[in-house]
Amino acid sequence: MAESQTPTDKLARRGLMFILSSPSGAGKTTISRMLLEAEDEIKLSVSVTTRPPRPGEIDGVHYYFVDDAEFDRMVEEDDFYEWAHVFGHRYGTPKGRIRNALKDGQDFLFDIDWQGTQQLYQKDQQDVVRVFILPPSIAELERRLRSRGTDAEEVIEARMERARSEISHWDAYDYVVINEDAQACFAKVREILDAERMKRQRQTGLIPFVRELMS
Ligand SMILES: Nc1ncnc2c1ncn2[C@@H]1O[C@H](COP(=O)(O)OP(=O)(O)OP(=O)(O)O)[C@@H](O)[C@H]1O
Ligand SMILES: Nc1nc2c(ncn2[C@@H]2O[C@H](COP(=O)(O)O)[C@@H](O)[C@H]2O)c(=O)[nH]1
Repeated sequence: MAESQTPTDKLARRGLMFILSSPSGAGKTTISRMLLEAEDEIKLSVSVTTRPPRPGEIDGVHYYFVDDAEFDRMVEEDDFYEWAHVFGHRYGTPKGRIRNALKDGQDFLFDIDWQGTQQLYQKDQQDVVRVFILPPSIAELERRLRSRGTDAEEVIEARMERARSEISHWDAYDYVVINEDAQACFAKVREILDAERMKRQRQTGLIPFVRELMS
Protein backbone atom coordinates (compact mmCIF):
# COMPACT_ATOMS: atom_id res chain seq x y z
CA MET A 1 0.00 0.00 0.00
CA ALA A 2 1.35 3.50 -0.86
CA GLU A 3 2.40 5.51 2.19
CA SER A 4 -0.30 8.16 1.74
CA GLN A 5 -3.07 5.55 1.47
CA THR A 6 -5.16 4.44 4.39
CA PRO A 7 -6.81 0.98 4.47
CA THR A 8 -10.14 2.62 3.63
CA ASP A 9 -8.81 4.03 0.31
CA LYS A 10 -9.07 0.51 -1.05
CA LEU A 11 -12.63 -0.23 -0.01
CA ALA A 12 -15.06 -1.10 -2.79
CA ARG A 13 -17.97 1.25 -3.44
CA ARG A 14 -20.78 1.73 -5.96
CA GLY A 15 -20.23 4.41 -8.56
CA LEU A 16 -22.55 7.40 -8.70
CA MET A 17 -24.46 9.24 -11.39
CA PHE A 18 -23.47 12.85 -10.76
CA ILE A 19 -25.83 15.22 -12.56
CA LEU A 20 -25.16 18.90 -13.25
CA SER A 21 -28.09 20.95 -14.56
CA SER A 22 -28.65 24.68 -14.95
CA PRO A 23 -30.32 27.20 -17.18
CA SER A 24 -28.38 27.46 -20.43
CA GLY A 25 -25.30 29.64 -19.95
CA ALA A 26 -25.04 29.39 -16.15
CA GLY A 27 -21.83 27.40 -16.51
CA LYS A 28 -22.45 23.68 -16.07
CA THR A 29 -20.25 22.75 -19.05
CA THR A 30 -17.46 24.93 -17.65
CA ILE A 31 -17.73 23.28 -14.22
CA SER A 32 -18.02 19.80 -15.81
CA ARG A 33 -14.80 20.35 -17.73
CA MET A 34 -12.98 21.53 -14.59
CA LEU A 35 -14.20 18.45 -12.74
CA LEU A 36 -13.16 16.06 -15.51
CA GLU A 37 -9.71 17.66 -15.67
CA ALA A 38 -9.20 17.42 -11.92
CA GLU A 39 -10.68 13.97 -11.34
CA ASP A 40 -9.48 10.77 -13.00
CA GLU A 41 -12.21 8.71 -11.41
CA ILE A 42 -15.25 10.23 -13.08
CA LYS A 43 -16.21 9.79 -16.73
CA LEU A 44 -18.44 12.06 -18.78
CA SER A 45 -21.59 10.45 -20.10
CA VAL A 46 -21.43 11.73 -23.68
CA SER A 47 -24.94 12.57 -24.88
CA VAL A 48 -26.41 12.04 -28.32
CA THR A 49 -27.95 15.13 -29.94
CA THR A 50 -29.61 16.24 -33.15
CA ARG A 51 -28.29 19.80 -32.61
CA PRO A 52 -25.50 20.83 -35.01
CA PRO A 53 -21.99 21.05 -33.52
CA ARG A 54 -20.71 24.42 -32.26
CA PRO A 55 -17.26 25.53 -33.39
CA GLY A 56 -14.68 23.45 -31.54
CA GLU A 57 -17.08 20.67 -30.54
CA ILE A 58 -15.83 17.20 -31.44
CA ASP A 59 -18.08 14.25 -32.32
CA GLY A 60 -17.73 11.56 -29.67
CA VAL A 61 -16.06 13.91 -27.18
CA HIS A 62 -18.59 16.67 -26.47
CA TYR A 63 -21.62 14.95 -28.04
CA TYR A 64 -22.45 12.25 -30.54
CA PHE A 65 -23.98 14.35 -33.32
CA VAL A 66 -26.67 12.45 -35.22
CA ASP A 67 -29.48 13.26 -37.64
CA ASP A 68 -33.20 12.82 -36.88
CA ALA A 69 -33.37 9.41 -38.56
CA GLU A 70 -30.52 8.04 -36.45
CA PHE A 71 -32.06 9.46 -33.26
CA ASP A 72 -35.42 7.83 -34.19
CA ARG A 73 -33.66 4.51 -34.71
CA MET A 74 -31.99 4.75 -31.30
CA VAL A 75 -35.33 5.53 -29.63
CA GLU A 76 -36.95 2.53 -31.36
CA GLU A 77 -34.13 0.24 -30.29
CA ASP A 78 -34.39 1.43 -26.68
CA ASP A 79 -30.80 2.68 -26.72
CA PHE A 80 -31.45 5.60 -24.33
CA TYR A 81 -31.54 5.82 -20.55
CA GLU A 82 -33.49 9.03 -21.05
CA TRP A 83 -34.07 11.56 -23.79
CA ALA A 84 -35.82 14.92 -24.13
CA HIS A 85 -36.64 17.81 -26.45
CA VAL A 86 -34.53 20.82 -25.50
CA PHE A 87 -34.46 24.10 -27.46
CA GLY A 88 -35.93 22.55 -30.60
CA HIS A 89 -33.52 19.60 -30.75
CA ARG A 90 -33.42 16.16 -29.17
CA TYR A 91 -30.82 15.10 -26.61
CA GLY A 92 -30.39 11.67 -25.02
CA THR A 93 -28.20 9.67 -22.67
CA PRO A 94 -27.08 6.46 -24.36
CA LYS A 95 -27.22 3.37 -22.16
CA GLY A 96 -23.75 2.16 -23.10
CA ARG A 97 -22.21 0.21 -20.26
CA ILE A 98 -23.21 2.57 -17.45
CA ARG A 99 -25.15 0.14 -15.26
CA ASN A 100 -22.41 -2.49 -15.05
CA ALA A 101 -19.69 0.11 -14.63
CA LEU A 102 -21.56 1.64 -11.65
CA LYS A 103 -21.39 -1.71 -9.89
CA ASP A 104 -17.61 -1.68 -10.44
CA GLY A 105 -17.35 1.72 -8.74
CA GLN A 106 -17.13 3.91 -11.85
CA ASP A 107 -18.63 7.42 -11.38
CA PHE A 108 -20.35 9.18 -14.30
CA LEU A 109 -20.94 12.88 -14.86
CA PHE A 110 -24.12 13.97 -16.67
CA ASP A 111 -24.59 17.46 -18.16
CA ILE A 112 -28.34 17.15 -18.78
CA ASP A 113 -31.51 19.18 -18.27
CA TRP A 114 -34.25 18.83 -15.62
CA GLN A 115 -36.32 16.44 -17.78
CA GLY A 116 -33.44 14.00 -18.13
CA THR A 117 -32.66 14.36 -14.42
CA GLN A 118 -36.22 13.38 -13.52
CA GLN A 119 -36.07 10.33 -15.77
CA LEU A 120 -32.71 9.13 -14.41
CA TYR A 121 -33.85 9.69 -10.83
CA GLN A 122 -37.03 7.66 -11.40
CA LYS A 123 -34.94 4.79 -12.76
CA ASP A 124 -32.12 4.77 -10.26
CA GLN A 125 -32.61 6.78 -7.07
CA GLN A 126 -29.80 5.19 -5.12
CA ASP A 127 -27.02 6.15 -7.55
CA VAL A 128 -28.21 9.59 -8.66
CA VAL A 129 -26.86 12.85 -7.15
CA ARG A 130 -28.56 15.98 -8.50
CA VAL A 131 -26.75 19.34 -8.51
CA PHE A 132 -28.33 22.52 -9.87
CA ILE A 133 -26.19 25.50 -10.83
CA LEU A 134 -27.66 29.00 -10.68
CA PRO A 135 -26.26 32.16 -12.28
CA PRO A 136 -25.61 35.11 -9.94
CA SER A 137 -28.22 37.16 -11.87
CA ILE A 138 -30.33 37.08 -15.04
CA ALA A 139 -28.25 39.91 -16.54
CA GLU A 140 -25.05 37.91 -15.97
CA LEU A 141 -26.67 34.83 -17.52
CA GLU A 142 -27.39 36.79 -20.70
CA ARG A 143 -23.90 38.28 -20.69
CA ARG A 144 -22.40 34.76 -20.49
CA LEU A 145 -24.55 33.40 -23.31
CA ARG A 146 -23.43 36.31 -25.50
CA SER A 147 -19.78 36.15 -24.44
CA ARG A 148 -19.64 32.46 -25.39
CA GLY A 149 -19.99 33.65 -28.96
CA THR A 150 -21.25 30.30 -30.25
CA ASP A 151 -24.97 30.90 -30.76
CA ALA A 152 -26.99 33.03 -33.17
CA GLU A 153 -29.08 35.89 -31.74
CA GLU A 154 -32.36 33.94 -32.05
CA VAL A 155 -30.82 30.98 -30.22
CA ILE A 156 -29.68 33.26 -27.38
CA GLU A 157 -33.14 34.84 -27.19
CA ALA A 158 -34.84 31.41 -27.06
CA ARG A 159 -32.48 30.30 -24.26
CA MET A 160 -33.12 33.50 -22.27
CA GLU A 161 -36.86 33.03 -22.69
CA ARG A 162 -36.60 29.53 -21.23
CA ALA A 163 -34.26 30.54 -18.39
CA ARG A 164 -36.93 31.35 -15.78
CA SER A 165 -38.88 28.18 -16.44
CA GLU A 166 -35.67 26.12 -16.15
CA ILE A 167 -34.76 27.86 -12.89
CA SER A 168 -38.22 26.92 -11.54
CA HIS A 169 -36.99 23.29 -11.31
CA TRP A 170 -34.28 24.17 -8.79
CA ASP A 171 -36.14 22.51 -5.91
CA ALA A 172 -36.05 19.07 -7.57
CA TYR A 173 -32.28 18.91 -6.93
CA ASP A 174 -30.29 17.68 -3.92
CA TYR A 175 -27.80 20.56 -4.04
CA VAL A 176 -27.90 24.09 -5.43
CA VAL A 177 -24.71 26.08 -6.08
CA ILE A 178 -24.47 29.67 -7.36
CA ASN A 179 -21.81 30.04 -10.03
CA GLU A 180 -20.46 33.52 -9.43
CA ASP A 181 -16.77 32.70 -9.45
CA ALA A 182 -16.05 29.55 -11.47
CA GLN A 183 -13.19 28.36 -9.20
CA ALA A 184 -15.31 28.74 -6.07
CA CYS A 185 -18.26 26.97 -7.70
CA PHE A 186 -16.01 24.15 -8.89
CA ALA A 187 -14.59 23.75 -5.36
CA LYS A 188 -18.11 23.41 -3.92
CA VAL A 189 -19.18 20.91 -6.56
CA ARG A 190 -16.06 18.87 -5.85
CA GLU A 191 -16.85 18.86 -2.13
CA ILE A 192 -20.32 17.52 -2.92
CA LEU A 193 -18.80 14.75 -5.06
CA ASP A 194 -16.31 13.83 -2.32
CA ALA A 195 -18.99 13.69 0.36
CA GLU A 196 -21.38 11.65 -1.79
CA ARG A 197 -18.65 9.11 -2.49
CA MET A 198 -18.32 8.57 1.25
CA LYS A 199 -22.01 7.84 1.87
CA ARG A 200 -22.34 4.66 3.86
CA GLN A 201 -24.78 3.07 1.39
CA ARG A 202 -22.26 3.49 -1.46
CA GLN A 203 -19.32 2.03 0.43
CA THR A 204 -20.11 -1.61 -0.22
CA GLY A 205 -16.63 -2.59 1.03
CA LEU A 206 -17.45 -1.28 4.51
CA ILE A 207 -19.47 -4.35 5.49
CA PRO A 208 -16.57 -6.85 5.41
CA PHE A 209 -14.22 -4.15 6.76
CA VAL A 210 -16.42 -3.44 9.79
CA ARG A 211 -17.05 -7.16 10.35
CA GLU A 212 -13.29 -7.67 10.45
CA LEU A 213 -12.90 -4.77 12.93
CA MET A 214 -15.56 -6.27 15.19
CA SER A 215 -14.36 -9.87 15.02
N1 LIG B 1 -18.25 31.88 -13.12
C1 LIG B 1 -18.18 32.37 -14.36
N2 LIG B 1 -17.86 33.65 -14.57
C2 LIG B 1 -17.81 34.16 -15.82
N3 LIG B 1 -18.06 33.46 -16.96
C3 LIG B 1 -18.40 32.17 -16.81
C4 LIG B 1 -18.48 31.55 -15.51
N4 LIG B 1 -18.84 30.24 -15.70
C5 LIG B 1 -18.98 30.06 -17.03
N5 LIG B 1 -18.70 31.21 -17.69
C6 LIG B 1 -18.76 31.45 -19.13
O1 LIG B 1 -20.15 31.52 -19.48
C7 LIG B 1 -20.38 30.95 -20.77
C8 LIG B 1 -21.44 29.84 -20.62
O2 LIG B 1 -20.89 28.78 -19.87
P1 LIG B 1 -21.19 27.23 -20.21
O3 LIG B 1 -21.06 27.00 -21.67
O4 LIG B 1 -20.36 26.44 -19.29
O5 LIG B 1 -22.74 27.18 -19.79
P2 LIG B 1 -23.77 25.96 -19.82
O6 LIG B 1 -24.59 26.09 -18.59
O7 LIG B 1 -23.06 24.69 -20.02
O8 LIG B 1 -24.66 26.29 -21.10
P3 LIG B 1 -25.47 25.29 -22.08
O9 LIG B 1 -26.54 24.67 -21.29
O10 LIG B 1 -26.00 26.22 -23.12
O11 LIG B 1 -24.50 24.30 -22.65
C9 LIG B 1 -19.03 30.43 -21.27
O12 LIG B 1 -18.47 31.40 -22.14
C10 LIG B 1 -18.20 30.31 -19.99
O13 LIG B 1 -16.82 30.49 -20.24
N1 LIG C 1 -32.30 15.47 -21.08
C1 LIG C 1 -31.10 15.68 -21.61
N2 LIG C 1 -30.62 16.94 -21.70
C2 LIG C 1 -29.39 17.10 -22.22
C3 LIG C 1 -28.61 16.02 -22.66
N3 LIG C 1 -27.42 16.50 -23.14
C4 LIG C 1 -27.46 17.82 -22.97
N4 LIG C 1 -28.64 18.20 -22.42
C5 LIG C 1 -29.08 19.56 -22.06
O1 LIG C 1 -29.50 20.26 -23.22
C6 LIG C 1 -29.34 21.66 -22.97
C7 LIG C 1 -28.70 22.34 -24.14
O2 LIG C 1 -27.38 21.89 -24.31
P1 LIG C 1 -26.41 22.61 -25.37
O3 LIG C 1 -25.15 21.80 -25.36
O4 LIG C 1 -27.12 22.61 -26.68
O5 LIG C 1 -26.21 24.01 -24.86
C8 LIG C 1 -28.50 21.79 -21.68
O6 LIG C 1 -29.41 22.11 -20.61
C9 LIG C 1 -27.96 20.41 -21.50
O7 LIG C 1 -27.73 20.10 -20.12
C10 LIG C 1 -29.16 14.70 -22.55
O8 LIG C 1 -28.54 13.67 -22.92
N5 LIG C 1 -30.39 14.58 -22.02
